[in-house]
Amino acid sequence: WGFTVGDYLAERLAQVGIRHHFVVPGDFNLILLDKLQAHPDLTEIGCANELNCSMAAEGYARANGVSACVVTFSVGAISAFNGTGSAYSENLPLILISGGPNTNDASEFNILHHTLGGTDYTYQIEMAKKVTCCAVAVQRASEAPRLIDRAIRAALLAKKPCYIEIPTNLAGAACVRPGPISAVTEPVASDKNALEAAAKCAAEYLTGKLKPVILAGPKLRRAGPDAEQALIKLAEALGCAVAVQPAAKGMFPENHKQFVGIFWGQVSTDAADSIVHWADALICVGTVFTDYSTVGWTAVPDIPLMAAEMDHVTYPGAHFSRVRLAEFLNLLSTTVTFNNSTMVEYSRLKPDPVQVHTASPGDELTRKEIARQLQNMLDSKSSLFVETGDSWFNGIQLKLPPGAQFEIEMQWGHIGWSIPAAFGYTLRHPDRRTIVLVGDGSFQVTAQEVSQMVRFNLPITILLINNRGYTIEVEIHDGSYNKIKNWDYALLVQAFNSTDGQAKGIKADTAGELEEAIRVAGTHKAGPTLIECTIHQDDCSKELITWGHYVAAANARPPRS
Ligand SMILES: C/C(NCc1cnc(C)nc1N)=C(/S)[C@H](O)COP(=O)(O)OP(=O)(O)O
Ligand SMILES: [Mg+2]
Repeated sequence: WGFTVGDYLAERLAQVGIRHHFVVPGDFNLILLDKLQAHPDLTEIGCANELNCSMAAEGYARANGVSACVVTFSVGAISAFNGTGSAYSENLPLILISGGPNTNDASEFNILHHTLGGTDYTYQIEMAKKVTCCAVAVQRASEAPRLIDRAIRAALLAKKPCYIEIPTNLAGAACVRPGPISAVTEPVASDKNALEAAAKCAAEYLTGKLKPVILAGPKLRRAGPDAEQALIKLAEALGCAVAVQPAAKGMFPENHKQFVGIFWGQVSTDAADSIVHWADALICVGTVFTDYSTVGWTAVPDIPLMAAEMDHVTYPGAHFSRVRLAEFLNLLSTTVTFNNSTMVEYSRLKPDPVQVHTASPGDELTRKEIARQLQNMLDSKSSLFVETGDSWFNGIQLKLPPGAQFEIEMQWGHIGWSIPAAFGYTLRHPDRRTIVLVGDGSFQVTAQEVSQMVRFNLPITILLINNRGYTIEVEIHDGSYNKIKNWDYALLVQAFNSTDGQAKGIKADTAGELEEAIRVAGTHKAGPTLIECTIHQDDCSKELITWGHYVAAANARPPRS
């Protein structure tokens, strides 16, 4: 039994470090799935549907750096485009693989099931081109190695998803064996001249400045763990204040003495916004200024920025290509002059610690009490997923202890992402204690994936905030559409057990019940624990209300005449 196209793909996936691939079977991909499953280093992870499959792969890529999602043609791939879009906007190399029609069908003008009913089957790859950095469709086995290597390398370099289409009758076709994987994985080093010139330009940018601040954004982590380490080195060489954007929470240690909070305009934490607006030089590292991260464009820094990205650096008057972030930050840390004026200022602005009220056990549960108890759960092994909704605001306000990880999907913002993404992430990090903070509306989008947590015995703790509907939307603009049918969420997850599962579903209506439920979750290792926290539908964070007003105003800007 010879080496095939499917074996080639399996070997490349394993060689780039993938150990689990997420799948939903369909008759266009069954032979391919056999080949992937046959690889000793790959474990097949079935999902309940292709949206969840692609979101689980998105979460896996957060933990592993790269992931694979394998679906069937058209009916599968079109759902998976949503999680692929998430990976694109969140800068994650997700390898989307779709089975495809038999190579004879197009030329024979055959009409096939699952398709739009025409005989042109290129519509899928045309769509895929829009949500990936490289999309290839293998038409002959002989071209499979070149196309597969090209797509995977493009994804790894760009930190964007790629698309590979394998016709159902080619997965098992004979194929040559792959060459060294370094040809696919070797990163592009900085151009020496550009690197030196960029560092020199930084010195000019900082000359004469009295109040430099560093602002870290979500692309910092996507540039690699060495970039996060290099930023700490630069920060300590400069001695300046370091603020982070909300989507970058956790990418700079919050216990570091130079951390000044989350810069998020009127809903910033600590004194981040006063310090960032006081700066006369802003070193932006992997930052992304969007309508949501600038609170409806009301919190855009108003001084000329220096922006260091994954592979280039831009100044008010210059641009340097092919400068890798970690190398640039490390070089800068050896050339900058110490200037801690913004830390001196921060020490005068730093807010006093807030006294958090502890509810009595019999008190009705509130958002504040949930946040207080969640804060006490966090430790160095915690990985906290915060879902789109008031969970964003509750999560951002938490203090991360050293080693705690924080995951948010603030660019794509697809409600329901956190359940499959936390599932995918935890498969890769079974050593971490994964906690999901998710609203009732979001949970209803992807609840099925809790059954995969049951299937793979993952002790994920889900704090479901039941405030009876889409509260974030209520705060932006209310209407009948923000109401949803209530479920018995605690009972639902028990249904996923059938006769052989270990999910626990616990209702918590009071502070004492939450305390007890968290204790149970902490000792329950054989499966997920969902704690359904009932709070009043108007009990939301003031940050959400403030933010909602500004975002609604930004949405309402009149069309240009
Ligand atoms: C409907 C929608 N956003 C619009 C939306 C609609 N569809 C998708 C896929 N993603 C989206 N963000 C959002 S944020 C809901 O308020 C979420 O409700 P829930 O999970 O219950 O959280 P809150 O109650 O805290 O808002
Ligand atoms: Mg809700």
